[in-house]
Amino acid sequence: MRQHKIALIPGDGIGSDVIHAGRRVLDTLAANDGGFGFSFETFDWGSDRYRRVGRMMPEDGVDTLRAFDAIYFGAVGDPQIPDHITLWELRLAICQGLDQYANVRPSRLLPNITGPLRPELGREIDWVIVRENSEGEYAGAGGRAHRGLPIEVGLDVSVFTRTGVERIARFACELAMSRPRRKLTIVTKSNAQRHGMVLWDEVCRSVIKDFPELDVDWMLVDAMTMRLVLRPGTVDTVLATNLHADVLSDLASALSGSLGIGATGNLAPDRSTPSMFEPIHGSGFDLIGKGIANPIGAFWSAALMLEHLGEATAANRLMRAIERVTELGTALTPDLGGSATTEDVTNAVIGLIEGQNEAGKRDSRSVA
Ligand SMILES: NC(=O)c1ccc[n+]([C@@H]2O[C@H](COP(=O)([O-])OP(=O)(O)OC[C@H]3O[C@@H](n4cnc5c(N)ncnc54)[C@H](O)[C@@H]3O)[C@@H](O)[C@H]2O)c1
Ligand SMILES: O=C(O)C[C@@H](O)C(=O)O
Ligand SMILES: [K+]
Ligand SMILES: [Mn+2]
Repeated sequence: MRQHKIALIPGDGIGSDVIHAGRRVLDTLAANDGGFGFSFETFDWGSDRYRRVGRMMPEDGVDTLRAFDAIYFGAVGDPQIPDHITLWELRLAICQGLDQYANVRPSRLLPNITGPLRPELGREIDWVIVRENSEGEYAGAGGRAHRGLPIEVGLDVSVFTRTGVERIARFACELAMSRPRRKLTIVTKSNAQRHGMVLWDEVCRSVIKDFPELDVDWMLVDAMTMRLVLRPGTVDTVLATNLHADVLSDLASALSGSLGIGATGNLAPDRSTPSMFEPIHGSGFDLIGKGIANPIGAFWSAALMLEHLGEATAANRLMRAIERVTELGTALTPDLGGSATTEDVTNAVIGLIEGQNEAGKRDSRSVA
């Protein structure tokens, strides 16, 4: 039997709710399949640990994770601790420490979900946003000086390297080529940012030459928000910087119905280190303790993880169960207009997986 060693990092707030739900779903998939199993190890890393011992994770945390096949992550963020501490000491420490440079964020309108767009436009959403996940605006270069004085200064320097841009551009081109439309939109802001973003353009332009079959177009990031809203059907795969893609992917998720649906893989494409899978949302301050967080983003992320682990059949069974739940509409959380709890949705997905027939088991479309 194939064994997958998974590090579970539920983290803070609703991250913890949805990862516990996701684990139940993963256990169900493994039990029903019979061909593979999981060994989970749960880490209590996050804001409660920070309050106890002053660190979000142990000093050797990143090295501990190297022994796993994948990481299933909830969220970070706590109302009492500055957001930059929680983010940099956990999520970014892991993504950057394990060089998970390719962040992949798919969006589709799930069956029967009415997003904010007119129905004929909403139905056209079928995107994958590729987010550069190691440098750019998140390089961490910068500093503060002259604190408290009138001459105080704060700097965050965006860092674009030839190697960093080249590898994410190549990744995005290959991903776009694997999708039926073979279409890539490269997002930039080189009109205003005349150094790093111009290098970004130049390197992307040279990489796309290796993909003559790819249909490539370019957008400035501000106009890209307009295009996602007004002409969603003209977009397929999107390549954008760390910050631009962060913003665009929340928009994409909201346009597909809710921030609770968005899924992501933080991928280390050469597989020398484990990749990490998480819903795109944060710790949901307003939902903490209510038990009504939408777990679909975490489930979809689990499907991306299964696909990455080579369990494409199980990944598809999970996606079909998610789609059936939204189609039936009887177990939707409040963000999708329903009154179900996280647990209700989880039970519904588990029930559908248990009831799936052989045809459902054999389906092998990509889950992105
Ligand atoms: N990758 C991560 O761990 C991650 C991602 C985003 C934000 N954060 C952190 O989370 C904290 C809160 O940030 P925020 O409020 O900007 O973003 P958020 O994603 O936590 O919440 C934004 C809004 O979306 C709603 N929402 C999010 N997930 C939902 C779900 N599963 N079901 C239903 N509704 C959902 C929330 O209720 C809230 O109204 C901050 O500390 C931030 O730094 C972490
Ligand atoms: O920008 C980040 O990395 C935090 C969060 O907004 C995310 O999308 O993971
Ligand atoms: K998250
Ligand atoms: Mn984000």
